Amino acid sequence: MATLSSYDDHLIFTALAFVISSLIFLLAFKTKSRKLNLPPGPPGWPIVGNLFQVARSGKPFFEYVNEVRLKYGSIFTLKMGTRTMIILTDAKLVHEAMIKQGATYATRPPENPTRTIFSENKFTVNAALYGPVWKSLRRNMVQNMLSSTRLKEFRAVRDNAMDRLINRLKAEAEKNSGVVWVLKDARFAVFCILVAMCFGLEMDEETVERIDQVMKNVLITLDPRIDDYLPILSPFFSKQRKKALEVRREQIEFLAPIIEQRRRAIQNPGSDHTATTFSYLDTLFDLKIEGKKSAPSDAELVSLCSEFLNGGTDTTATAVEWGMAQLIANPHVQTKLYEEIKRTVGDKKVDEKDVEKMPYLHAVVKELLRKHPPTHFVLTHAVTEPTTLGGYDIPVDANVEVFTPSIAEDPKFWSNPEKFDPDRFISGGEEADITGVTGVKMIPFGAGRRICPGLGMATVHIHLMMARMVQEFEWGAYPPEKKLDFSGKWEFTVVMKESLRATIKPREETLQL
Ligand code: HEM
Repeated sequence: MATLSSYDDHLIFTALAFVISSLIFLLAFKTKSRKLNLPPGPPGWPIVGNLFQVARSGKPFFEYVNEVRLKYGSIFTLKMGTRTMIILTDAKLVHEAMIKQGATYATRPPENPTRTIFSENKFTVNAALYGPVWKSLRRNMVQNMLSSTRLKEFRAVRDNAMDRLINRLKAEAEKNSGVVWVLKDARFAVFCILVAMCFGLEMDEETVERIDQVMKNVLITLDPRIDDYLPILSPFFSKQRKKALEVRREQIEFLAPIIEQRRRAIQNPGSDHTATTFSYLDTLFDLKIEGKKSAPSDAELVSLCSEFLNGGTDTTATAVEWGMAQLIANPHVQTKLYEEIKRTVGDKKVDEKDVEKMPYLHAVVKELLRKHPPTHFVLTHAVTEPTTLGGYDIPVDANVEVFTPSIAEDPKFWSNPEKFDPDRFISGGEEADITGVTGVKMIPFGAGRRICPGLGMATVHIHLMMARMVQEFEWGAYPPEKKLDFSGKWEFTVVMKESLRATIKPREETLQL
């Protein structure tokens, strides 16, 4: 969910809608709410529900929710125009819903028209309804790309991207008196890995950057609009709809030739010297989907590839940004991590086998995912049939949202929850199953049937990036005396409000690359 403050511009339309249809709505609303026992929530206005309150708070949606939670507790309702959002903020209820009643909560709500365009009518893992299409797509992604065996095959791709990351940081620091932008560099490194895994073609940095630009345009177009909540206003947004179709056309026109290049390369082995041995696309060309006669179309392939690239880029880079910020704010943690790296690998550069032998690194990454879950909400869920939770009705047309920070900072589970303290997982004796199966305490990747299938790959990327970055450089604040601000803002994920700039000093000139 993005910030809604930009919707202020559109309040005029909302007012118009209010006048036109309040009578109809009031009748419909009264009949409906008499039947349902929805969780309580802040009283809203006819038609627009709580939209005005959210917009006028001037706060990002995640901050607004955090405030409402203090008054309404572990489960509450926000009426966002025609949508009913039921928000869960408490571990027990989330476990009950996502794990115990997992199959019931495993589907997705109807999408807005823009999202439907980009998901090619819900033909992606994240958007598909719980059913045969989702099962086929998810099974394919997990078994053929994200299993631990498959992941190992892409080790060289990761090594290459890590070397590029270090070189980019060095070059940037040389140009800018030792100062670097963490998010941008981490983002590019992970994007290079995903592009290579997705298309199986070696590409120069310029092409990768162009793909990135296309993806960013898509993400911007997907930002929620007021007519997503009040479809009655959609006639006022025909320009935006046209723009969305244009961006979709550009996305297909740009990616279809790359897809075609890979198709030709595997049909004529040896014909393309840029082709690598295996890619996500190879698993999709002839994919059999239950209930579907033909293999995925080009447009569907574009949607599936875009999902693969988008799912793991901003999320992972965001985690690295927060992680590096915490290492800067807590120099003793950085020193301890550096000592573990040196003890484990000596003078050679860290690789992912070494990473497996570093408990402190694992604790640092787990702690950063607890303190700074990159998304704050899991993707929106919906129930497959009407059910109840915490004594309230959960209807099939409700958007079920899980707010994760309140769980990961719940003093019932964590000692000094606001403190960044990786040692809690070592000497502190605290534990957490991040899949939530044995109990929900921190779920940065969601929980249950729709849990992020990229969990394993994402943690490998975060471990590796942070280990290499700390091994090569000593990290400090910029300007040096600056106290870092740990507040966040929404930008596809929850990133640092003030994007992290850091000073880096090479540790030792003698590292054997
Ligand atoms: C730190 C990195 C990442 C974080 C924090 C993250 C977080 C999440 C979250 C919270 C969800 C929603 C789960 C739910 O609906 O209950 C999700 C779903 C998903 N993620 Fe990730 N993710 C990350 C990396 C990745 C990577 C690397 C990939 C794959 C390339 C990926 C692919 C997906 C897909 C396909 C889904 C939809 C799953 C479904 O609906 O069945 N993610 N992720």
